[in-house]
Amino acid sequence: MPRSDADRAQHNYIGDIEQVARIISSARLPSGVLQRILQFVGETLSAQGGAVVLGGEFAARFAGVSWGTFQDESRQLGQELLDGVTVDSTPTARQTTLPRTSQRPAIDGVVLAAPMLGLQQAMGVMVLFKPAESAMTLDADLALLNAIGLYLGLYLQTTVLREQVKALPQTANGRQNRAAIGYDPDRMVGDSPAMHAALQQLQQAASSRSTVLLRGESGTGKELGARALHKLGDRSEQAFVKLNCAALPENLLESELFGHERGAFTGAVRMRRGRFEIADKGTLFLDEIGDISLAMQVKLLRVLQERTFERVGGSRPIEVDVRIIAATNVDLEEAVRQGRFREDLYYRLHVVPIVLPSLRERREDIPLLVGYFLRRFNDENGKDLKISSAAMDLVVSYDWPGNVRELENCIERMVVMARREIIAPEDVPLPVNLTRPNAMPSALPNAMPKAPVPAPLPAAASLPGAVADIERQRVVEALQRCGGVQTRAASILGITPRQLGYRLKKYGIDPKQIL
Ligand SMILES: Nc1ncnc2c1ncn2[C@@H]1O[C@H](COP(=O)(O)OP(=O)(O)OP(=O)(O)O)[C@@H](O)[C@H]1O
Repeated sequence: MPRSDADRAQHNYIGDIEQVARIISSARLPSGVLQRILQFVGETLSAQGGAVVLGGEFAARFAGVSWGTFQDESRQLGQELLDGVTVDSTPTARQTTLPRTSQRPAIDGVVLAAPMLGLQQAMGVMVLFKPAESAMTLDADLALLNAIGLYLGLYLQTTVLREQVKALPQTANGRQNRAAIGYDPDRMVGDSPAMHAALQQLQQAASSRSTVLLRGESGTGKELGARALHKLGDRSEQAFVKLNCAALPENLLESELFGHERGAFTGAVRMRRGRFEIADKGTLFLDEIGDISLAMQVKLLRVLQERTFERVGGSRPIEVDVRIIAATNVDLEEAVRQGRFREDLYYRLHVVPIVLPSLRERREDIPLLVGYFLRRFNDENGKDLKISSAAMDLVVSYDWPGNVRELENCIERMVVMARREIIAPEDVPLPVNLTRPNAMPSALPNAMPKAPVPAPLPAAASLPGAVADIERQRVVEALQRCGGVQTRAASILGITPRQLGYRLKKYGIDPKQIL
């Protein structure tokens, strides 16, 4: 029921909060909750329009809602205020004029906006438009709107968490893999179809003894995948032994793998067991397997075929029961073609290949990973930072050539260096400027160079021309990402709306034409 401002001056706002709680507990769908609460608060505060506008990942998960006579106008105001309000994380009230249309004159009024805050980040904004003459009890109105915004943020956050728990795959022994909740260094975070497919393959492979070859770009979580395979399988109580094959010269690698007898070489003063023996009954993880020499490949092939070997300098065959997991980011098929990798070893390793997707192939997981790392580094640093939706947009649109490792490092740096509670786009220490175009070609999953390889320059491209092309392209992309809302596009690009306006003019871009 609409109430007069005089009524509301006397009003006990606790009753309103209680009403909001009742709506939340009685409705089934988030869109219904948002709509009913918006209408309730709009009527209570005698507003004439209102909207809930969501940002970042939440814009993809939940539909915004609007209410009242000035719904479109409120939505527009919400879009404009979204970044400011979520970055500052404080409610705001300001005079505004709704521009004249063919149906009505210009209307003066006040727009009230409050942030909706989740656990780790701002999710969106709730705005109300009130005609100017009824803005008497502005502070109290704003306080109520703010409380309801906080309430709604927590409600939406709970909804997201509930969906994530439901979507988590079952492990081999029936327990739920609570991969996205809390912090555990061995958890594989990811809710995307690509990640679900990989997790499912890991779970299936875990229960067998077959050799698994984990493939994927650097930093995609191959070692994490190897640990998951071990933990989920029936060897989980036994040893998990890891060896990075690329880190050692050939002779050392051999004695690391197979051990050595006393006196086998200078300095071998004692017998030493190798990783194969240490991993007996358990799992041996051979990382960077694509980098071993042809001579080592022969030796490894023999153990994989016969399950026996001799220590360096020894002659007694040693038999082991080891489950092999190997990993590489080398294009092994190409290496076989070029004679750098033995075909017979390739087939021995390539029994169950599992590809870990790059972050570019599962951008929808980035917010989840950011939340996960933010929680971890907040805990480690005794902080409670949140990330604004504009900053999240920036992180999501970056290309992450170093995949999860690079993202993890970025969030750690961000938390350590942060100077304010809510992270804004300019606080995100991206390794390079966002305006960089997608630097990595979408490489084959198994053919990843360690560092991005620069694309060849078109012969005629002058440097200023190339820079202008890139700038134009990034402006268009940013506008497309935010539905043409220029303030948000400017924020994603890390420039002011005025600077964006200048570039639109310079490149003749019409935001309406590119949507
Ligand atoms: N899905 C994920 N969820 C959470 N953390 C992850 C995930 N994937 C990778 N990480 C983290 O990213 C970092 C790199 O992962 P990992 O070492 O497993 O990658 P890798 O593919 O083995 O890399 P490389 O090929 O360079 O050896 C680790 O700190 C790991 O914990």
